[in-house]
Order: sequence, then C-alpha cells, then structure tokens
Amino acid sequence: MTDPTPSPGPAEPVPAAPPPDPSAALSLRGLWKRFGEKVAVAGMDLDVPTGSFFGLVGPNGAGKTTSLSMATGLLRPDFGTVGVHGTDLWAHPDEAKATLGVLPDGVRLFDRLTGAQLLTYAGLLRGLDRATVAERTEDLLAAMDLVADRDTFVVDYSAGMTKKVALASAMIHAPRVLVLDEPFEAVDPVSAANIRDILRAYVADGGTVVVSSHVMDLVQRMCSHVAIIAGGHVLAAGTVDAVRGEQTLEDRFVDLVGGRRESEGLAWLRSSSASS
Ligand SMILES: Nc1ncnc2c1ncn2[C@@H]1O[C@H](COP(=O)(O)OP(=O)(O)OP(=O)(O)O)[C@@H](O)[C@H]1O
Repeated sequence: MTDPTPSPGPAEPVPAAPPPDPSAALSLRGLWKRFGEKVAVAGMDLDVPTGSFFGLVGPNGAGKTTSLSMATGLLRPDFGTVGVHGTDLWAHPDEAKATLGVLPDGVRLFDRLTGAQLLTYAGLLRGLDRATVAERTEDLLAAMDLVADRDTFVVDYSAGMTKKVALASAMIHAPRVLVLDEPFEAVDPVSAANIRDILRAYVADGGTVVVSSHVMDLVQRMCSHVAIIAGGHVLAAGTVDAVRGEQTLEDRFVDLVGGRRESEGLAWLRSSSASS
C-alpha cells in the first residue's frame, strides 16, 4: 500500500546545493520547511560571513523566523543542512549549539524566576562555574539597565524588559554567533542604543550577529550585510552597500518584494471619519 501522505519536500527536483562554507559563521544549504500545504522556507541557501553584523529582512510571513529556527536547532528542517563555523548543526547539535546564543521569536522564559535568577540559571545550564556566572550576571544586568529589577520576577517584567533579559540569557556563555529574532522590538530607545553598542563591540571583537528586523533604517545603519527574503527564498544577499546600490535599503526592499498598494482602498474608512 502506498503512503497517502504527500512528501513534505520540494514539488520538483531541485539542483544539488553547493557544500556549506566552513569559513562562514552560519551556512544554510537547501533548507526546506513545509507546514501542511504551506511552504514556509523553499530551498534557502545563505552564508553569514564570520565577523559580520547580518540583517535578515523580509515581509510578514517571508520565512525569517522559520529559517532562523532551523539555523539554530529549534526546528528540524525537512531538507537541507546548517553549518555553524563548519560544524553540521543537525548532525552534531551539542557541539554546534555551544557556540550559538539565540533570542527566539516569542520566547517563553522561566518567568517565575527573578531576572538575576534567570541569568544565573542560564549560565549554569551552559556549564559555566558559579563565580563566572555571578560576575557575568552582574555585568549583563548593568548593561541591560535591569539592576533595579534584578529581584523582580520575570513574569512581572514589561515586554521590553523581558526582551532584554532574554537577550542577556543568550549572551552569558559568550557564544561565537548571536542569532536574534527582532531584538529591538518593544525595547525603549536608550536601551536599544545600549544594546546596539554591546553588539557592535561584540562584532568588533570577532563575534557574528544575525538579527531579523522590519526596521530598514536600523538595518542600513547597523548591519554590514543583509539578506532580503520573501516567500521562503533569498532575493538578494551581500554587503548592505552592494544590496541597496544607489537606493536606500527600504526602497530596494520595496522594489524587490513589491506589494505596495494604491491608496484608494478602504474608502469606507475615510467617508466614515469625514461624516463623524
Ligand atoms: N507552526 C506553523 N504552522 C503553520 N504555519 C506556519 C508555522 N510557522 C510558520 N508558518 C507559516 O510559514 C510562513 C513563514 O512564517 P515565519 O514566521 O517564518 O515568517 P516571518 O518572516 O518570520 O514573518 P513575520 O515578519 O511576520 O514575523 C507563514 O506563512 C506562516 O504562516
């Protein structure tokens, strides 16, 4: 009897992807992910150069979170490979994950711990000794402007404070690569500037940062490299200057992705506001 379940892979044969680049911090090859009928990531190849500050941008539903989840060991690809500094993530997950710090989308934290306890827990879980954990916990609380709330339960943190403590948890083991899904969402401008400074210094010291963001201006100013993705594909990737050319990144993004609507829509909304 044949299996009635359709295969979750590509509908048509695809050319074999080139091997992963071992010199890249992250090297994605032929990544596919399908949820039922929905193909979220459709054969993605992407190299994140070591020491780059890499922005991943794309419209809602482009496949950013799905591809970052597969690139960090949170979601198993249907097909494809992920190299982390040359280590095959899905073949050697412990080795590869030890070098990764991850801020996932919609992160669920152990929120019945205080901020200080959560960082301590994250550090011990990563195998650091107690003295190192204590020192780094203090440094991170100060860097994220959370010292005054160190003994507040995370469940009582605001959205921005939660984001900051999650980011600190991702950094406590000094990973070689930081993968951050929307790290600045809900974070106040002063904290965002502090976090940007921390990330820039980390990259200057040889670390690699991958951020997904919808804020083109921020990506253009902050990142050295960018990939524009839509429909689960990479539309353009390279240095920010090479990708945007003579345009702003935002204009280049809109040109590539399309989807601008003429503004005649929702006429009922305008007439309703005029008549009230
Ligand atoms: N668990 C899931 N089950 C079903 N469909 C999913 C699931 N996760 C993602 N999808 C679908 O896959 C596509 C890609 O989603 P994904 O979250 O990766 O996009 P994104 O680029 O991160 O979007 P956004 O910018 O809105 O956060 C979307 O169409 C989404 O509906």
